[in-house]
Amino acid sequence: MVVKVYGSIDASPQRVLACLVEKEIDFEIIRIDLFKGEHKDPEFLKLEPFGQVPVIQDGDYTLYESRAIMRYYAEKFKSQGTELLGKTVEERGLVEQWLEVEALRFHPPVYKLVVHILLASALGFPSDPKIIQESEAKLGKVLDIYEERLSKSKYLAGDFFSLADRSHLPFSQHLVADLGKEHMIRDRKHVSAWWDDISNGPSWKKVLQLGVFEFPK
Ligand SMILES: N[C@@H](CCC(=O)N[C@@H](CS(=O)(=O)O)C(=O)NCC(=O)O)C(=O)O
Repeated sequence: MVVKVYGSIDASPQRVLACLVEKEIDFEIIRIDLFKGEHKDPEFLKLEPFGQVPVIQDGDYTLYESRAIMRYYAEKFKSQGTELLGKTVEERGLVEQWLEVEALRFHPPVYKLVVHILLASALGFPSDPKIIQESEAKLGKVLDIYEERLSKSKYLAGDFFSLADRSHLPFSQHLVADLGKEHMIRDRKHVSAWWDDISNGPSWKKVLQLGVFEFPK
């Protein structure tokens, strides 16, 4: 059964695509153009009532929230493709811890930088330099904690490349490639080495080959 991924090459759908590629699961992308508002169409809202992407459909099973989708496939196909959840309950606990850290501490400031640096003009509101400054400062504090962790551990959950590392790929890609904030990664030796390691894996390269998100000019 080919998994339908509604979204396209936006960041959160890419989080799911990276996991599907790693798990060698066939998928098809059903493009939902955010700039045309297709994610707010009544038909789409029947799939995802909050009006966001991604959503997956796997037969008659529908799921949204990118991190929940990743966990679902990492569990469902535990013995297929790359191990993403660790081998012991203690390792799984650390994977879950860093997945939560990514969602609750890393993602919010990066998302605000994406909105105010990349999307503001396309969405028709003024970019707010104060929000950019505050978000960068908040993200810097988070990355300092990552730097300390990664000085002791090759990856976030331990010596294995897990779902927690993968969850960081799309928005770290924005940080490095689109936001002009690459220095926030490069100024931190262990974070920089970690980024080079996780972003040079075949699965992420394959996701990027699907297309790079084009922000409307
Ligand atoms: N928590 C959700 C967030 C999804 C999300 O923010 N999607 C964005 C696209 S992206 O910025 O993540 O690529 C979206 O649909 N934005 C449109 C909107 O919020 O109206 C998830 O992880 O799936």
